[in-house]
Amino acid sequence: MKDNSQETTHFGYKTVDKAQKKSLVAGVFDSVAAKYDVMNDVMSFGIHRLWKRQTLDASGVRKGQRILDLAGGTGDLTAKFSRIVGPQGQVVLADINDSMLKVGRDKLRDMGIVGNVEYVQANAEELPFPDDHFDAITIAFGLRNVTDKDKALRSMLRVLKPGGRLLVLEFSKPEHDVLNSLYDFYSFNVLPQMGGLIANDKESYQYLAESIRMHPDQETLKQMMEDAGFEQVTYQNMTGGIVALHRGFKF
Ligand SMILES: C[S@@+](CC[C@H](N)C(=O)[O-])C[C@H]1O[C@@H](n2cnc3c(N)ncnc32)[C@H](O)[C@@H]1O
Repeated sequence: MKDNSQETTHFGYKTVDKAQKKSLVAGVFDSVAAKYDVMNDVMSFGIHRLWKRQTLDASGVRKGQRILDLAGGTGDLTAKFSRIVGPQGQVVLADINDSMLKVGRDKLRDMGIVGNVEYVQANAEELPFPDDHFDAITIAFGLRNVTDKDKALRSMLRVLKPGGRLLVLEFSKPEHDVLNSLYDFYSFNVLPQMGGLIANDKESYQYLAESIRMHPDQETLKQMMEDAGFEQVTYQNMTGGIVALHRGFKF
């Protein structure tokens, strides 16, 4: 029998051709872009702001540095980094999706964030930046959607300066069974309904729940980062492991 596993991947719980996933993910984010920020606040009860704050604290970013906010979407982290790096620094908000980038660009301009932010449409798997270019890279709730995660991690390593760090903020595996069951109920029963009511898009939020379950757990992602060449990889669980922040260095 022919082994098709090299050509297929997951889109939520569905098995699809690798070539198809990119456009399926694009469809999700084209559809949710306009309501993305409000959905984030509602779905997470505002807690995503704390997760992002912790990411910022772990980034060690300083004035004058060059930062890549990869899969940066509507730019929450970019906005914060822009203020920290100041006029001598630079933040690149890169995302594969034009609709998300547009919402991010408009939001940040309305906030008066201009001058040190650049917007780049790019696939995490093939970053269009020179080697050894960024002091830090963040990818928040983005890696899950990437087709070839190993390739993306290697691409991030390449564009990171020696001494630089990568922070991966992503949904992960809750540490306790009770939390896991509650979270399952919420994800598969409440979340898609909310998506239907607020964003008029139940399916995209069903994908969100499924894609979270299919994403590698804490230890697997740590190993993937090490295999890609990152060193001193550690992670910290947040909200009982619903989310984990992985950090790795390039030396
Ligand atoms: C859930 S949003 C996260 C946005 C933002 N980082 C945040 O935390 O609010 C995921 C983002 O990943 C982007 N994305 C998906 N696949 C990507 C890829 N291969 N390369 C770059 N960005 C990608 C999507 O377009 C979307 O904007």
